Amino acid sequence: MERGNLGLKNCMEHSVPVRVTRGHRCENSYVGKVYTYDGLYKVVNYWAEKGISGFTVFKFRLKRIEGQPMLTTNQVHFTRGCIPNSVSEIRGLVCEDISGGLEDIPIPATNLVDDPPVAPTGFTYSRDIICAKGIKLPSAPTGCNCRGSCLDPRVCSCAKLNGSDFPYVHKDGGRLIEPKAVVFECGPNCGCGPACVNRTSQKGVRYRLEVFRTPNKGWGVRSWDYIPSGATICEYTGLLKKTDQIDPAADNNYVFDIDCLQTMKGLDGRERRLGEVSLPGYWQKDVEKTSDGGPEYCIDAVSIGNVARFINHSCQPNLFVQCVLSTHHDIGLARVVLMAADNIPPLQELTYDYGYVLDSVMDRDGKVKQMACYCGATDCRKRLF
Ligand SMILES: C[S@@+](CC[C@H](N)C(=O)[O-])C[C@H]1O[C@@H](n2cnc3c(N)ncnc32)[C@H](O)[C@@H]1O
Repeated sequence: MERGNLGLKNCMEHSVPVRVTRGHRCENSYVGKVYTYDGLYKVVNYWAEKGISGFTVFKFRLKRIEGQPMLTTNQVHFTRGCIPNSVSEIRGLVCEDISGGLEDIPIPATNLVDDPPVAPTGFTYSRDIICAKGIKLPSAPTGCNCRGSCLDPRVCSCAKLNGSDFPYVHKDGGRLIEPKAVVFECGPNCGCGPACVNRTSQKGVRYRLEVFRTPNKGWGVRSWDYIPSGATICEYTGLLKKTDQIDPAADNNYVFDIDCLQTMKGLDGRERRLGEVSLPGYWQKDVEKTSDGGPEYCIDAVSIGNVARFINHSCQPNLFVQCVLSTHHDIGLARVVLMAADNIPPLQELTYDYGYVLDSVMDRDGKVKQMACYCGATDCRKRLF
């Protein structure tokens, strides 16, 4: 015996458990497979057999060690059996497309929870941010001089803003290499076209998303497609407002504070989303002078928004929030984009960490408000706020 076979035999003889990873064929993955970690197994037995080509092969029997979380392999098999091929196959369909044709890919809504099943209502779908009365976005900065697609980071001025390289790789239509304090994308004054990789977050929804009714969190969002880590899911759109325009007594569950500066500095009890980041000089001043007054602007998706308004919180999320600048360079008004923190198998609920500081939400009388968290994560904080 040698290599893997010898390793397994040694594991059996010394009672060392082995980690099992399984591969599943998957057309949407660029390697043609999705791999899932199955947990720790004990090698219980081995024997030698004649293989199909006439060589001796060693076979091993492995037994899964008890008390581990549910098999992700089961989940993959389950999802493969459940993904519908057409609208008519969707169980519990209550709306064929919540975007009303505004997204390139329809976003159906399903409800297998309520009786009679209801559809999500009470909002108008918008792919883009809409400025509330009195709010004007700053004008667009000078763009890069590239043509077609930005390719050479030594030449592209937008790549230079990102630390001398493009933040995305071309794979799978653009994947963010790593979370950044802020991503500078190409904008209206750039010479490149809409297919440029440095416009990845501007391309709209690219996965088959579904809004589905959850048993205890209202609506949630999942994808029928495998989503690779670093992929853009969607922007958080809605009405761009000043935070002081939000009525604290209105119980609005759809407000996203644009807190890019605060998270960079770790203000307001916000954890820094990222480690030390180097910022262009003119911003360093902005970050330094930002005190703990809280974010100045927010996105209110209660009456106008996109699919992002249905994405729930989790204490162990599979998405992260990325601040993006494309049409202007004012960090206080940055675009908020949700991206995959991990490779996400089909039908796993998409979630991000809402990032509330516990006991930070008050009602009109200054009393602390609390909300229970039902994310189900093993290390759940038990409260959203
Ligand atoms: C932006 S909305 C998300 C979509 C919402 N579930 C719906 O039905 O429209 C935020 C609200 O969803 C609910 N929610 C989100 N994540 C939750 C969680 N982990 N546990 C309990 N409720 C959650 C809370 O009511 C929260 O205020």
